[in-house]
Amino acid sequence: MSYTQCRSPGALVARQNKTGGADKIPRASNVKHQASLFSLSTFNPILFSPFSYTMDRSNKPSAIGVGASLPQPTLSIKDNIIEASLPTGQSVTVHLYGATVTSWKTGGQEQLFVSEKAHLDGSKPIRGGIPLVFPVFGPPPQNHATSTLPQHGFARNSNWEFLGKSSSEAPGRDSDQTDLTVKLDFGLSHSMLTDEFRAAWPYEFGLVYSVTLTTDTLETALQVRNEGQQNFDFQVLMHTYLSIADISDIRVKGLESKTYIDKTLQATSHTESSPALAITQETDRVYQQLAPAVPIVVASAKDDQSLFSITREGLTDVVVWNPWIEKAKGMADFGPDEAYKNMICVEAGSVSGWQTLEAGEAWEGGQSIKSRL
Ligand SMILES: O=P(O)(O)OC[C@H]1O[C@@H](O)[C@H](O)[C@@H](O)[C@@H]1O
Repeated sequence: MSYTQCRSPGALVARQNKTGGADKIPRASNVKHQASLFSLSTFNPILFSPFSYTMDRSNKPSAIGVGASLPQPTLSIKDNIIEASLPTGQSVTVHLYGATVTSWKTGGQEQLFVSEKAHLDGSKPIRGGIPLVFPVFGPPPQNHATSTLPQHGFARNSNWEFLGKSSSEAPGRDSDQTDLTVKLDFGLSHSMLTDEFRAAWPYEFGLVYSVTLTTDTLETALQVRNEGQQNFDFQVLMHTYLSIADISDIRVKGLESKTYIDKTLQATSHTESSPALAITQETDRVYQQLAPAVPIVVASAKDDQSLFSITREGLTDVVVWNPWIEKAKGMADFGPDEAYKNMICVEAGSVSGWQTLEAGEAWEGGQSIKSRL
């Protein structure tokens, strides 16, 4: 294991340390922690302890560490954009604005769709990649604690801080090889919000968002902590724009017999009849009560080969969204117009009801996307 502390942990982490490990995870997300998949940085005593500074690799005796001679992941930080690459070539890019993952490359190919007209200057949420939806999904309901927030909340349009990177060596698929992974952690807390957002949602919270790149997966996991005295409700969604060659050539599998709310049909409830959903028109559906470990698969219509396979932890809803022709034209930051053919959003979340966190409680959930390449 190697750890690099890139900046001093801020108030967010200091407060988390105060409440320590005694927090309970609420029932709604009572997931077992799988250290290899969704181990969050706040649960990592090394990364956030004062001792992390003494573990800087440059001070490490060269004789220590079995992986010392292996090529290590690389990290670059420039203009509030963090990019990490594995020695095997895979890379991930995250903008601190929204902690939005804006690129994931495997096999030399981009796996995420980002609109050519996306605003990358922090003036609007980024149209593409993986914007993070929190604490409300869609237009906020009236007479609710979120009602004066913008659509999809504030996480995707706030400036996050980079908490640091950690990397680990795991046994590879071939017994004589070692796979490296790199995990990037980002934090957002109440005090970091704009005055406007702080007034609209006055709760003391701490978010830690972890983006983990492995040789064949991208994993994103969010931990939400209530660091104040008042309960709060939230929804969360990882609004993943997957890049595809042609919308007519894909099918979405794993949804059959599931109930969904169709937002294009006045939010009416339906049951999915198709084992392999073709997208042939504007599609905006919230599939509910999905078993997180059962993958949602985006497969090729030609040969049924899996292009993407998405499993989740603690996230039982999945939104399937494609704006199609007219909606795409109507979005100023979507382009070119025809690009709706090159994307499908498969969004893992918890959006059907609300997660409630009492003082001192924490919740976590995440997704793991496996790409064909
Ligand atoms: O334009 P926004 O705010 O990024 O939202 C895009 C889409 O996000 C999806 O998650 C919603 O289900 C859609 O209703 C919405 O249109």
